[in-house]
Amino acid sequence: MLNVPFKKVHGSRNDFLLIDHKDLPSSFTYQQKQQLTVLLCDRENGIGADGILFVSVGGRTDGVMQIFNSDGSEASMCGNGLRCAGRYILEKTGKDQVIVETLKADLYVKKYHETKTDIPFYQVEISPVLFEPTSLPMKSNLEKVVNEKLDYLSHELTFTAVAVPNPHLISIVTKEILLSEEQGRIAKYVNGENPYFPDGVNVSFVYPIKAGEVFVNTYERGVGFTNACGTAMSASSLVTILQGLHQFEKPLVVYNNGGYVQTIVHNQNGKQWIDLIGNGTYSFDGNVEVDMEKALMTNLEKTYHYDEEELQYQQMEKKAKDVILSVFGKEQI
Ligand SMILES: N[C@@H](CCC[C@H](N)C(=O)O)C(=O)O
Repeated sequence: MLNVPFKKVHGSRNDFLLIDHKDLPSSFTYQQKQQLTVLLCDRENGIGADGILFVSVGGRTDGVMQIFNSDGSEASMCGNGLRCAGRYILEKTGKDQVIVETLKADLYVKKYHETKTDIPFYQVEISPVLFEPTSLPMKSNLEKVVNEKLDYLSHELTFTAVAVPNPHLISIVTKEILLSEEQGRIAKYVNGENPYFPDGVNVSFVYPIKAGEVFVNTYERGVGFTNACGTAMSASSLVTILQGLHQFEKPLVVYNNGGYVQTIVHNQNGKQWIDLIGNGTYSFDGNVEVDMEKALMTNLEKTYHYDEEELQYQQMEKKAKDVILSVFGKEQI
């Protein structure tokens, strides 16, 4: 039996189990991490989560974050997860700012002093930003796919493909599209067997609410529709600017089904990157016993230390739901 201590965490209700590498046997393999993720993330028979963040404190930088989607696939980055993993590393090291190693980039995380709420907010770096279709990967004859029609997906919508560095396909849409089944149809096609996106792709639909505010709905590769996706909201902010609906270096509020975040897209010396600012909330501490051979979990224990934090988050979430209700006539898309 493997004893696994974990924390349940979320960023905009994109929820994860955070497991410290030090609590796993040193012989724990990559394949075992995949199996553990599928078993524990199952919302019916497991604990339930969008993925697992395997975190280490220390090493070449201040810490390491490895992200597995709920289907067991590894992703190169996770923006909402990095705020939670970054918080954990900040607290363990006692530093004000840390550098976290992710699969393809070392990224900074720092505590953000949000004046309107006591909820712990974190600012994380989303970078690099890559437009070459090969970086997603995506099959295309174009040098960049920016606001292009892709007839194999839709005769009506235009799309931008960008890796940050995990892959995103983004479309700015009308309210009608955002309330329709079109999103699922397109997202499922590019995440199934298809000739264009061999590794699948995160797909986002962006609705500009008013100057300085957008709503983003994302179907995540390896998961399905989630409440929010941090890298998707960051990439969508950049796309919003590229379509002339916002400006570089200016805060943008991004609403999602689990709350809201703020982004600032930078464009300096030919390089673009995004600051993603939002909650990194701890929900509870847990412990579970796992039989890896039989793929069984037992003796799940949960300890709730963070009730105050959760209550404050619910208030923030309520504000987002009120906005979504006023725009779309329902609290959730
Ligand atoms: N939810 C994450 C992204 C997680 C990885 C993604 N599903 C992928 O496979 O690229 C975020 O907040 O960025």
